[in-house]
Order: sequence, then structure tokens, then C-alpha cells
Amino acid sequence: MAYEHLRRYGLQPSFEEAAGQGGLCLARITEQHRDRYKVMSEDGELWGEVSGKLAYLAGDETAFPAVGDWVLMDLPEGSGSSGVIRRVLPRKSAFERRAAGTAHAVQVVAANVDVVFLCMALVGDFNLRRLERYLSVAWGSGAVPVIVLTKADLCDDLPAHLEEVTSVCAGARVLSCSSLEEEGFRHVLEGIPPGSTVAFLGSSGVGKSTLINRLLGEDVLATGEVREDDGRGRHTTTHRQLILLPGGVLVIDTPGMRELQLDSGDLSRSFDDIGELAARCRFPDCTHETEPGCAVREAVARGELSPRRLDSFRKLRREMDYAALDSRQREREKIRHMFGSMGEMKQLVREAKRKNRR
Ligand SMILES: Nc1nc2c(ncn2[C@@H]2O[C@H](COP(=O)(O)OP(=O)(O)OP(=O)(O)O)[C@@H](O)[C@H]2O)c(=O)[nH]1
Ligand SMILES: [Zn+2]
Repeated sequence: MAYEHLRRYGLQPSFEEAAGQGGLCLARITEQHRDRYKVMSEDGELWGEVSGKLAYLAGDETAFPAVGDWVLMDLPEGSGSSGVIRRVLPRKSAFERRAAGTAHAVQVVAANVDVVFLCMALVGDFNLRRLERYLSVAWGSGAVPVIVLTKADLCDDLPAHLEEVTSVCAGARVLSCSSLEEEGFRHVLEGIPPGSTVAFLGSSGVGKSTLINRLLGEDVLATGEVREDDGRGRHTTTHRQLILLPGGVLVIDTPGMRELQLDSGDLSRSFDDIGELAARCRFPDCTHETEPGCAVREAVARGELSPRRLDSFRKLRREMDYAALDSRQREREKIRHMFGSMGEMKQLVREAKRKNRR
């Protein structure tokens, strides 16, 4: 079977189709170094550098490959284990952040993630407002969020915490785990088919590394740390950035993903309750601040929507509007703006009503 090996690395038919028959080598980015990338091809690991043309035509940083990307490479005869990356295939999902020290440049820190685990510790770190922000980022990325409440062993009122989280989760799955207990963490990957790519998002210290290590198992971890000879002198591979777990699920764990700023996102999914209400506001562009006929504020007055949730929504929207001022990302409308998605939502509601009438 063609691409048997790459299928283990997450190759899906859509990428295979996009790759076409051009005679270029299909590969997935597994590590990003300064100007070079480690890639997995059907025939094993290679090094790649982007072609001059790709770099020249790149409008911005997001056009460059990121860990998780599927790329097409040229492997010139006699070039050994390195090649030239000519194309980045369209992404199914992407996590972006503003590059350090710049106001404008947006970088992709992980691409083609299927499921993102939003990690929050049940003690100390527990904060529903932050979770709402993570959910916005997740829905904006194109990956499906799953909420993982960590350090369950330290929590003495799990049901109450679960209930609170469920009230803001907007349909995302919620689970709890403990990396310290023998059977406390394996269920995190339940229902996620082999070949899926996952990533972990959450504050420092919530236990992401510990969980990944437990899922990885000691044996595999040890081999991940062996010294390798890449032809440019020996170096230590601290850890892979795209990791194949024993059960066949792939994990993307890049430094960028860990430093992800919460300045992008899709509020319409994480606040779908407010979206539904907003569809009934008198003005289509209602900001739910002072406008008459605001269905959102009416719901708060009736006690059906928590004022804290509306507050949180407003705060997040302001932050995102602010981020939009200096982010090209928003200019390109990659992330749908709230009003746009409200419009869409209203249209959907209208269509649904029309259908029901028939
Ligand atoms: N009690 C308890 N402690 C845990 C659990 N998981 C992790 N820890 C501890 O929490 C601390 C932080 O864990 P890490 O895995 O390094 O956290 P992280 O989210 O990867 O943090 P960064 O690497 O900074 O992003 C460590 O001391 C772990 O031993 C858990 O399930 N229960
Ligand atoms: Zn309103």
C-alpha cells in the first residue's frame, strides 16, 4: 500500500489528494530548527530547507512550514538525507501566535492538529474565564477542543468542578485525569483514532509534560533522547516536536505552542449561548452594551445568562478587537469576526425557520 508509513504519521486522503502526482516527495514536518526542518517521509527521516521561491513568495511567516505541516519536497540526486521544501499543503487547522518582539508577524506554532486538549488543573490553576479563552482559541484554530482537568488526585470536589466546567464548555467534551495514578490518565486518548494528531494547551505547571510522558511510556521516552548524527556534528535531540505515541496517536509539542498567546480565537463557538441570544437583538450589530432591544441584556435581567459570562465575553471581544489593530491575521479575516459570524448565525436561524415553516 502506498504511503503505509506516512499514514502512521497522520496522512489523510485529503493531503494525499492535495499532493497530487507531481513527482515531489510528500513529507510531514516533525521538528523545526532555526532554518531547517526535520521531516518524515515515506522512506524515513530527512532534513529540509525551504526553497528560495517559497521564501520569496511568502507573504508572511504563516506561509512557512510549521510542525505538523504536510509539505512537498525535492530530493536532488546525491543529496543524501536532505531536500528542498517547495510547497506547504493547505492546513486543516493552525495555531498561530504573534512572533516574539514583533507587533505584526504571526507565526504558525502547530499545524494540522485534529484534537486540542485544553488543560486546566483542578487546583490552583482552575479558572473558568481562562477556559473560555482557550475554547475561543481552539474553535478559531480548526481543531476540536477537549477539556482536560488535570491533577484530579488533588481535588476533593470533582463533581462540583465538572459541573462548573460543563456550564461554559459549549459542547466540548470534558474529562478529568491524574498522571500520578496508574489508571488515571489513559482514558484521555479514548475515542481518538490512531493517526490523529493532538496537542496540549494550558498554563505552565498544569501537568502537560507529565501527561505526555505518561502516555508515551518510559521506554519510548528514553529512545527519544539518544544522540544523533545529522551530518553537521553531533547534537542532542532534546525531544521530538511531533511524537508518535505507542497507541498510534501523534502529539505536537512545540515550544511555540507552550507560549501561545491568547490573542486569536472564535468567540461564536465558545459563546454560542450569547450568539443565539444575539440573533434576537433588535440591531444586527448590537454590541450588547447600551442598545435598546438587546436580547442578551434582557436574558441577564431575567437571570437566564450569568452577568459574569457576558462580562467575560465583552472583555474577550475587546481584547480581540485590540489584537486586530496590529495583527495581519485579522486583516486577512482568517478568524471570523464576531459580527460576521453573528450575521452568519442569523442567516442560519432564518433558514432553519423557513425550513420549519414548509
Ligand atoms: N498531584 C499531581 N501532580 C501532578 C500531576 N501531573 C503533574 N503534576 C506535577 O505538576 C508539576 C508540573 O507538571 P508539568 O508536567 O511540568 O507541567 P507542564 O504543564 O508541562 O508545565 P510547562 O512545561 O511549564 O508547560 C510537576 O511537579 C508534576 O509532578 C497530577 O496528575 N497530579
Ligand atoms: Zn444585544
